[in-house]
Amino acid sequence: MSVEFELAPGRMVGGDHPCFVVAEIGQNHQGDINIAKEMIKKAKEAGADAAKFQKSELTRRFNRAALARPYTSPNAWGPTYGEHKQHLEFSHDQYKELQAYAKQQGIYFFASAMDEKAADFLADELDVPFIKVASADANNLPYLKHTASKGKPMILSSGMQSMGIMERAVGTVTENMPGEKRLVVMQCTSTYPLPPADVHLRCINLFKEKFPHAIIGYSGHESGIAISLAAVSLGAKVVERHVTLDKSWKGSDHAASLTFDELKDLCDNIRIVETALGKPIKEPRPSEQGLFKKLGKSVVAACAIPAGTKLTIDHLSVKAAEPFGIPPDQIYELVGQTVTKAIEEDATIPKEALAA
Ligand SMILES: CC(=O)N[C@H](C=O)[C@@H](O)[C@H](O)[C@H](O)COP(=O)(O)O
Ligand SMILES: C=C(OP(=O)(O)O)C(=O)O
Repeated sequence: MSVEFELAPGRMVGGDHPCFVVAEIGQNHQGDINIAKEMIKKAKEAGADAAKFQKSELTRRFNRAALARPYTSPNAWGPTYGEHKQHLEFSHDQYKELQAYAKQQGIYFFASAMDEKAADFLADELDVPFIKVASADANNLPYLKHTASKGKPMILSSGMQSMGIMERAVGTVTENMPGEKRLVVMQCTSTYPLPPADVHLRCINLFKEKFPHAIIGYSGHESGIAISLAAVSLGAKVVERHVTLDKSWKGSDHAASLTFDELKDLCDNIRIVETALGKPIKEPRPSEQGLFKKLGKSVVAACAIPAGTKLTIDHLSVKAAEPFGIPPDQIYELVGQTVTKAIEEDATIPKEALAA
């Protein structure tokens, strides 16, 4: 029995439940709350289940020297990394406003907690339905302990980490999460944009084996939707992709993000893939009947067969025939039977003309 649990109120994930699609707005809002709101609205319209942000308490997440580091990238929103990150960071009140807006739009709202203080804010003040651990915190054992102890479901990403670290991370979360262990482990490679050769979707199977009590998902940074669809066909039950209003905008993540049209394409195609995965039962399907009647093969007379003939294999041939007759998988059972009436060359062998 595959794992399933309620990730957000009223939304089960895992098992046979639909894949949970996360629109990662991240910091693609350019620090503008109106852009963020527009993105939440578009995520809902595209069919995503949740809109996601990244919450940091910058002096808890970075040390002073990291904040003071000059950031000379064309994607910089300030001369130092701290000023750059500050520009992209929404205040607690803005988070509350965004959460209320998402609720009004009818889409789940959450964020990755980039440090313990951010986890406190998200869990204790915003009461988000679950917490995302970004890849950079998958080896942060004190943070994992702290965050797991909140008792909320967790989504744990795995970019930049080894299997050994992921085993420790999952162990730490499981030990410290009170009650039901509601954990999603995401295959992820933290390269933007992510070349196909670095995706390693087979880690989804590896994670399924190693973490049988977790749900497995995929957090992608590639271009296009093909790889994410393949992840779903391998069993990813949560898929997260960055989204953007414009891939050419300033910012480290825009180029590796999906437009909202692409997100809609992804959501629509995930539903198609899920339906197509079906069940591991091989049998003729009712929808195949028409074609089977038209092109399926039957046993016919290879030559004119007089009444009273005891059939040999040489009397028999296989063709798509009118009327439809005995299926060719039964041809050898006809050998040795006697025909009770004459059959014309090329005619379907009628069942009622046979005597054992
Ligand atoms: C690993 C990780 O946290 N990755 C995040 C999620 O995918 C990214 O969105 C980074 O925040 C972003 O790429 C950083 O860009 P800059 O350094 O220009 O603010
Ligand atoms: C960095 C993040 O995600 P991932 O590690 O899954 O790319 C995040 O959620 O902030």
